[in-house]
Amino acid sequence: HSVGIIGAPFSKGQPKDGVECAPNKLRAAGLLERLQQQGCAVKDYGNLTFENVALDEPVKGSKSVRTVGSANQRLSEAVKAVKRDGHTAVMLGGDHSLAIGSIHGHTAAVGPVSVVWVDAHADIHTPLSSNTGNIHGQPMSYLLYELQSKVPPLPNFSWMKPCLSSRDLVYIGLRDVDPEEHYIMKLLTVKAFSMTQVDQLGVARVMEETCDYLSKKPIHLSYDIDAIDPSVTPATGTPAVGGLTYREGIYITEYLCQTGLLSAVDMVEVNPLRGRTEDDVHSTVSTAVDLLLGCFGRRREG
Ligand SMILES: N[C@](CCCC[B-](O)(O)O)(CCN1CCCCC1)C(=O)O
Ligand SMILES: [Mn+2]
Ligand SMILES: [Mn+2]
Repeated sequence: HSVGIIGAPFSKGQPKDGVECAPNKLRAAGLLERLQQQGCAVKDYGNLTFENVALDEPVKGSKSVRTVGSANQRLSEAVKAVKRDGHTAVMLGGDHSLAIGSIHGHTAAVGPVSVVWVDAHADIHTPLSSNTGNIHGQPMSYLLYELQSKVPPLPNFSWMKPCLSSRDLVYIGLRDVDPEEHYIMKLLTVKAFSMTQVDQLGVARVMEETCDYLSKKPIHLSYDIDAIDPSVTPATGTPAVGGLTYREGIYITEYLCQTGLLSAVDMVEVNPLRGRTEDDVHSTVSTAVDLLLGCFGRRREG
């Protein structure tokens, strides 16, 4: 595996400080060395710097729109460059609003992709349906062709166009979905394996059905650490009980790795400041590292 790492220390898709510290925390935990030890070629593209747009007043309820738009434009260019260099792109967030730039840039480089979105949340609010105005709860609406009419033109977002079909999206791990999001998902018949299906089918069957459902396009895995149960990964901004076990989380990455289709990975919403103890932070960061190692060939058997 050839891996290109992009640090995206960005927090303005949500209100809690700390998530911008995660890229350096993940590196300090030995992510790159561990990838190299398991045989990956690793290129670190460093951390992006983002423009802090002054007086970034809410637009149609969405907060920090200009700052989020500018950040994602830069991220899109960076991911496109990493893909053009021939690597699997790894984007270390930062909050989940960064998926806008990550998936946009991936598509710009390789054409249409499949998205596997592992998350407690659907992140599919439109700017007008969101109750919080936090754009980390909205990235999917900016990306989907089918929701284009529901997203008004926003400042610093004119650089992008929708680039994903709802038919090429699968959710895994959902358990905290707002009514407006559920309505949109039903309307678009989005394929979703909530925690109920994980319980009913088991994670192995969920992964078989996910890959049977998706075409053979390059896969973009967008992994929100809050998909994992907060008992394992508490240092995150919007924890929700009843999540994936460590083993289920790892199995998802091992399964996608062996498809040979994995083309880009996001690891987002790790927030070291949201851990109550050092152990909380360590457990969250080391789980995120292990999930990424699973994406790139680490096998628990040795
Ligand atoms: N859906 C929420 C949470 C978004 C989480 C973003 B992610 O997945 O990147 O972490 C709001 C959640 N909901 C609001 C009403 C009270 C219960 C929580 C939102 O803010 O839109
Ligand atoms: Mn998310
Ligand atoms: Mn989430």
